[in-house]
Amino acid sequence: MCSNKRKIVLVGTGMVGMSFAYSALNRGLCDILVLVDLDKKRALGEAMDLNHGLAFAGSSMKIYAGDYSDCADADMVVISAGVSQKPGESRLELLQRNTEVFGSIIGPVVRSGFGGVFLVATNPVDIMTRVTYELSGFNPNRVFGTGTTLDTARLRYLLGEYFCVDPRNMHAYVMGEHGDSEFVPWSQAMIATKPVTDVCGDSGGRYRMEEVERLSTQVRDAAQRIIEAKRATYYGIGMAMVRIARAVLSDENSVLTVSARLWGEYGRKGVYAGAPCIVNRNGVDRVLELGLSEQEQEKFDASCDILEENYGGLEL
Ligand SMILES: NC(=O)C1=CN([C@@H]2O[C@H](COP(=O)(O)OP(=O)(O)OC[C@H]3O[C@@H](n4cnc5c(N)ncnc54)[C@H](O)[C@@H]3O)[C@@H](O)[C@H]2O)C=CC1
Ligand SMILES: CC(=O)C(=O)O
Repeated sequence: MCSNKRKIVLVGTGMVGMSFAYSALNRGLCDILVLVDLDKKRALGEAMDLNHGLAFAGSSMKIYAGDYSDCADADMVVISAGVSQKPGESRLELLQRNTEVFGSIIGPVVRSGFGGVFLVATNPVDIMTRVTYELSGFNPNRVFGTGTTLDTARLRYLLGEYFCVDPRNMHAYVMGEHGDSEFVPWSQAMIATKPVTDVCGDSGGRYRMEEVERLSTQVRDAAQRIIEAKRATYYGIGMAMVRIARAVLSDENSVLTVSARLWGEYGRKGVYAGAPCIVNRNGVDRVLELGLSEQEQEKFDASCDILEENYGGLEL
């Protein structure tokens, strides 16, 4: 870390960024939080508003609206700037517009002398993370995205409801694109250490795999349902971002399904996709290779192919 004060620069103070900031303040995530946005007045107003909550927060935090020079001694730059989906629009449809947005962000961050970890949330997050990696020239371990962390949390919530088990004791992952081609490797889903397939098989018909498998469709469609209902999703991702940032700042070696650059894992090279990773102060320390079934590997490949094709069509 750059100093003993944990410093985060947040770029993009819209709904996602400010949900992250609000959750960060409540969790005492860092010592210094700098807000940067194209709309400087908005960043100023958000900083004022958050500062008025400091008297009620559990720990102190210096919060102010700043600029890219503030990245010089930051531990993390968290990016949630750019456009979001309208009802019926896919995440991939945001790619060109958000690549242009990142063209004005990554250069100034790097030129500040930033030497920390990039965490990207902007959609389509896997490709925007790869764009950040390419534009920054950073070590790929230090550039990663929120990936399928939120989808995994949604899955665990639904599984917890179905089996009446605390979601924190549900061990199951969503992998691949944070988007329509994501999938759940059910062979790797457990309640405590018992496979979900066995729990269903031993339940005398009370729990059924067909019903469990349908939950992955609900996870995949959750964002569209929320966007139709309230125009945007932000609390869940804000909390997921804080969870990931904590794993970095506290050097936790936590397993999180972030978007990481694969380099041979799951037979893929170069693509950024959601997979369980060990996250610590270096960013993504390593990608965990689960024993996927043949069918699951095919789903992972199909998802990575979509990410590759879309990245290949970009002009950086
Ligand atoms: N990774 C995930 O799981 C999720 C990702 N998202 C994504 O997060 C992104 C942000 O969503 P919202 O906060 O709802 O959007 P928003 O429209 O509320 O906020 C976007 C912010 O970015 C700022 N901005 C735009 N261009 C900029 C630039 N060049 N430099 C600095 N700031 C700039 C805007 O001024 C605005 O404040 C979207 O791409 C959305 O799809 C949203 C939910 C979940
Ligand atoms: C918008 C989005 O990516 C999500 O809520 O999953």
